[in-house]
Formats: sequence, C-alpha cells, structure tokens
Amino acid sequence: MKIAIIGPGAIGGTVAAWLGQDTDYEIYVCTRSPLPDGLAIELDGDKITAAPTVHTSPDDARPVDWVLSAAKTYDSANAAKWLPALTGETTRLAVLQNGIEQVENFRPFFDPARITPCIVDIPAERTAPGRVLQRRAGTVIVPDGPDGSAFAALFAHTPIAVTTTDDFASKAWAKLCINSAGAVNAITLQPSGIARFAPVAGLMRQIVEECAAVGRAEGAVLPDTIADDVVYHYATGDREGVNSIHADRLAGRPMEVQARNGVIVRLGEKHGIATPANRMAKALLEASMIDVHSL
Ligand SMILES: NC(=O)C1=CN([C@@H]2O[C@H](COP(=O)(O)OP(=O)(O)OC[C@H]3O[C@@H](n4cnc5c(N)ncnc54)[C@H](OP(=O)(O)O)[C@@H]3O)[C@@H](O)[C@H]2O)C=CC1
Ligand SMILES: CC(C)(CO)C(=O)C(=O)O
Repeated sequence: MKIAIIGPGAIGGTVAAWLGQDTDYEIYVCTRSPLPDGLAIELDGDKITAAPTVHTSPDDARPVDWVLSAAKTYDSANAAKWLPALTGETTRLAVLQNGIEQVENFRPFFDPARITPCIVDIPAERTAPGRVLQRRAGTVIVPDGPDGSAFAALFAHTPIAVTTTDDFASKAWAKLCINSAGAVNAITLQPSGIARFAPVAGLMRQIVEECAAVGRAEGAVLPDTIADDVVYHYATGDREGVNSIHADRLAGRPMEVQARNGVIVRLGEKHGIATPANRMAKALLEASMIDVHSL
C-alpha cells in the first residue's frame, strides 16, 4: 500500500506518522517546506516517530494507492499541483480539511467520484517542522461506501477512530458549528478556555446558532442543543487548546476565514438568513490580515 500525504503540518504530520507505524505501508510526504528530522508526534506524554520518504517537488513523485491532502482550504489549488504525478488509474484522494466543501475544493483537479471527504476532529498543533502536539487521539468521519471503508481500514492500527456515516453533510455542518465558534479564539488570541468567560460563551453561542440555522436550510440535521453543546465543548476541553485558525493567526499565516465563517455568511444570504455574528467574525479576521497602508 502506497500512501502520499500532501502537507505534513499539524494534521498531515500526525496522520503520516500514525500511518507510518505500519511497516507494510510505503509513506510519501509531499512538502513545500523542508522536513529535516522526519516526523515526531506527542500524544498523552508518549512520542511516536516516523521517517517517511519526503518529496519536495512533484517531479520526484510517482502514482500511489491513496493521496491524503491535508493542506489548508486556501491552499487547495496549490496542493492539487501534486496530483498529476501521484495519480494512477486506481488512485483515490482523501481530503482532510475543515469546512463543508472538501469535494468542491478539489473538483477542478480530480475525479470527484474518487474523492473521499474527511471530517477531522484531531486537535493538533505544529510546534516545529515535523513536530506536532496531538492533544487527543481524535476521530475522522467519512461517507459510507467502499472508498470510505477502505480509507477507514488504513487506520486500523492507529488510535485515530475512523468511522463512516450515511449523512456526511449533517456531520460536516456539526463540525462547522464547532469551527465557526473557534473564530473567537483567533480574534481574541485566547485559547479554548476563554469560553469560560460568559460574554465569550454568549458570542460563541450566537455564532453557532447562525451556523446551525444555515446548515438546516442546507438540509443538515442538527440537534437543538448544538450551540450549548459547542460552548460546553470549548469551556470544558483543554483550557490551553489552540485551534487551527488561532494557530494560523499566531503564525502570521492566512486563515481559513472563508471556509469557516465566510461560508455561513454566503449561504445565509442564499437562504435569507441573517448571520451578523459570523459576518462580524469574518470582517474582524479579514481586517487582521490587511496592511492598512494598502487601503
Ligand atoms: N490542526 C488541527 O487541530 C485541525 C485542523 N483541521 C483542518 O485540517 C486542515 C489542515 O490543517 P493543519 O494541519 O492545522 O494545517 P497546517 O498549516 O499545520 O498544515 C498544512 C500543511 O500544508 C502544507 N502545504 C500547503 N500548501 C502545500 C503544497 N502546495 N504542497 C505541499 N504542502 C503544502 C503546509 O506547508 P508549510 O509548512 O509550508 O506551511 C503545511 O505543512 C485544515 O483544513 C484545518 O482546518 C481539522 C481538524 C483539526
Ligand atoms: C476544533 C478542532 C481543534 C477539532 O479538531 C479543529 O477542528 C481545528 O483546530 O481546526
């Protein structure tokens, strides 16, 4: 089994290292930044390491059985530049991204019938190139079907629980409810525990209620308690947890604003649903990336 992982960041690095614990797999990591010392992942005080083959140019890559793309949503088109070299007749692509548009983001570059969208719930932070703090073993959800089952089987030897669902859209919107609220962490530059501060909990609740309303208009089935559930998740989880949009802002990287809050505003407009809290979150995060001298 040959598996290529595009983007060995927090999620790509974690997944590549865990997959690499099965020595029957040939793991290839496709990176744009050097990875001088392989991969080392810390989970629950233990460390696992892996030394996959590292490609820094598509010229070196060859067709594999599975490609896993773990680049950010805004890097999808660049990540896709690896695909022609990695793709053979039976190659399948798994897209490990937040948001609800995993297939859409790669549709221009890969046969959508062979794309497996993944909902990743693995809190992980990159601490240095190839170094990741994985805060929980975590889960991945993929659609029912032969590709979903084959993808899940890849992880059988890992602590990451991969399951399939017959209602992927609802699961993706439920995850977006969690991620939409994470904008508040990126805006305030405060980790998860800031949700214990009542005014922040209230703002997160409003962001999630808007997200859930738009998701339901799109056909998602979401529990009535989802806003309270999400706030509880942030308030009672790891107080120091830094979600990925917060990590992006801290590192001065672009942020997945469009995929996480922008999409709620955009689809809210389509359905005539007001989304003022998400609109404000989007504006503030976009403003934080602007050089005022360019205005
Ligand atoms: N971190 C987390 O806890 C979670 C993240 N997610 C989602 O997973 C996705 C990935 O997030 P995360 O791992 O945090 O992001 P990171 O920024 O840590 O990793 C992204 C990686 O993609 C690489 N990359 C970007 N473009 C290319 C390219 N053209 N070729 C090769 N590599 C490329 C980046 O390279 P470079 O090193 O040069 O920047 C980086 O290593 C996002 O959609 C995120 O929302 C989902 C659940 C949890
Ligand atoms: C909320 C969290 C940590 C869950 O895995 C996540 O999706 C992210 O950091 O982007």
